[in-house]
Amino acid sequence: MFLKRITVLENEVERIDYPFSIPSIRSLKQLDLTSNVTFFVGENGSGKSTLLEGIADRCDFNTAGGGRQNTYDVYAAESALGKYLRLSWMPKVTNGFFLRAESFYQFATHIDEIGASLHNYGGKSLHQQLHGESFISLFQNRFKGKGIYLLDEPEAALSPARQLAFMRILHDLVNEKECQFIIATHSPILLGYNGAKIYSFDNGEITEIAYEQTDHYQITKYFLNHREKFLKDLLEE
Ligand SMILES: Nc1ncnc2c1ncn2[C@@H]1O[C@H](COP(=O)(O)OP(=O)(O)OP(=O)(O)O)[C@@H](O)[C@H]1O
Repeated sequence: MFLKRITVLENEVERIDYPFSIPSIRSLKQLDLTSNVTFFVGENGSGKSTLLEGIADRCDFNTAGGGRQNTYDVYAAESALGKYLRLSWMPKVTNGFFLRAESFYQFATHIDEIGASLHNYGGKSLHQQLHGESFISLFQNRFKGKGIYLLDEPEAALSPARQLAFMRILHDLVNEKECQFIIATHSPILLGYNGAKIYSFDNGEITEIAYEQTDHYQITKYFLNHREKFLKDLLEE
């Protein structure tokens, strides 16, 4: 782990305008990162991307998505929050990147290339089909190891099978390359990664939440187990 704590600097600016108009951001003083994989969850508009972008800004990553060396044609909006954040590292790393949803179609193509066998996934253990080493070698251009990776809704371009393939990549990078990930997500699959710390941005504050307590888990589980009743209640009232 590299990034251990995010602190919001006290400032003289009135905390009314964006980003402090977002309740979860306004109430944030300090966030401790204690796992190599941290997830940000919460309703649309609860502030996940705003904080992720602020962290990317402080890492000197391109806020349009990318690492330090990346120059993109797309307009990189200045992070409104970045200048109010202090990042505490132990040790400091400069390697890594910020990936926005817009970049994930390209990302999905990579997953397709390396996870082609997933299309035939039919009851066999993923472990047997997917070899972490080949994932890592194919991803070396994007994930260079020993760095911090900030991902905004990676599931946007990934089928459920590819989300599982991505989870395997994540697992190998965390365990073999000492990578740290902070991921904003709505995916009940990705959130299920063992050992991750999940922070909820709901109810106007950023608090730790158990996987099973997230709406993503509860709604998905209820829907899958009671689809007919769920739809009847939802659509026929
Ligand atoms: N540059 C900006 N100026 C003003 N308001 C903004 C700006 N960027 C985002 N917002 C607003 O801040 C709020 C939080 O946005 P943010 O994108 O951080 O939410 P989120 O939790 O990532 O949502 P989602 O799950 O939909 O991606 C939203 O109401 C959004 O419209």
